[in-house]
Amino acid sequence: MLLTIDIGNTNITIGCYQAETLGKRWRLATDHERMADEYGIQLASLLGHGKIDIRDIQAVCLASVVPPLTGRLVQACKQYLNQSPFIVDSSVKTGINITLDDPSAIGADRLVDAAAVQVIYGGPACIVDFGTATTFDVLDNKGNYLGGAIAPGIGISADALFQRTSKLPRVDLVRPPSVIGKNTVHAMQSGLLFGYVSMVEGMVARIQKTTGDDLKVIGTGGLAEIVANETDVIQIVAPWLTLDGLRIIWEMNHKHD
Ligand SMILES: Nc1ncnc2c1ncn2[C@@H]1O[C@H](COP(=O)(O)OP(=O)(O)O)[C@@H](O)[C@H]1O
Ligand SMILES: CC(C)(COP(=O)(O)O)[C@@H](O)C(=O)NCCC(=O)O
Ligand SMILES: [K+]
Repeated sequence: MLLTIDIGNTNITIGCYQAETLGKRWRLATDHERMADEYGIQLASLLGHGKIDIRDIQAVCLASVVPPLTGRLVQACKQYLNQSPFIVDSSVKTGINITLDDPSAIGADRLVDAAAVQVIYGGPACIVDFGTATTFDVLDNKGNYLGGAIAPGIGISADALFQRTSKLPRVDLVRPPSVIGKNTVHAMQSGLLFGYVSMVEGMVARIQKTTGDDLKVIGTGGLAEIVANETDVIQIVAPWLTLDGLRIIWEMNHKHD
């Protein structure tokens, strides 16, 4: 069994793979206060709750965009699961050619998403990952990662609207009855949700125009569903794309060992 761990800025997502099949998966809060022992206990108890014997875990593959937590999770895996995680960065085999100014600066999650899409769907493609930030990643049909865009995420936008104004409340990110809000809450929900959907439609159109390709558009990340429900621009929602990518990259780097 392979354990995959994706450390994002808001959530740590974890999945257990038996061959290519994703079984149990969990989402934890990314907590900068929590120490290696606390993460270790949490991992062990999640596995126990999922009736997974720690001895059945043969490997751990990990990607992180939160450097202060990487070492703690590595320590947790070593001490509580007896596994030294394989850490994905731009130096490992991914099947992707990163054509950036500095390939080592790419967010590991973006690289993992690209590797997953290359294998599962093939390029040319645009991946939109709706996490803390919303990232756009562009792949051509030869496995080249061309680059992309980083926008403030939906949650960040909602927080900023609430925090930087006196009279605006915190609102739930749900679909309002109309794009034309009749009250403050509905008006904010309209601006957040429909404004965001329009941003994504506009960005994909711009990217498509720049590449000249007919791109497959794949949505992932915690908030992908809520955007995809409002637009046809997201053709495929793949909620566990990053975990699939971690499995794929692990196999690429260990199959012939
Ligand atoms: N099951 C879920 N359904 C809907 N939204 C979720 C779910 N889990 C997390 N979210 C939201 O998705 C966002 C985090 O998405 P995620 O892709 O995990 O981000 P990151 O990779 O930056 O940590 C948060 O705003 C969180 O509230
Ligand atoms: C853009 C990101 C903040 C997205 O992180 P997330 O929303 O998944 O937590 C992360 O991929 C990152 O820190 N990237 C490094 C810079 C880059 O990718 O160019
Ligand atoms: K992510």
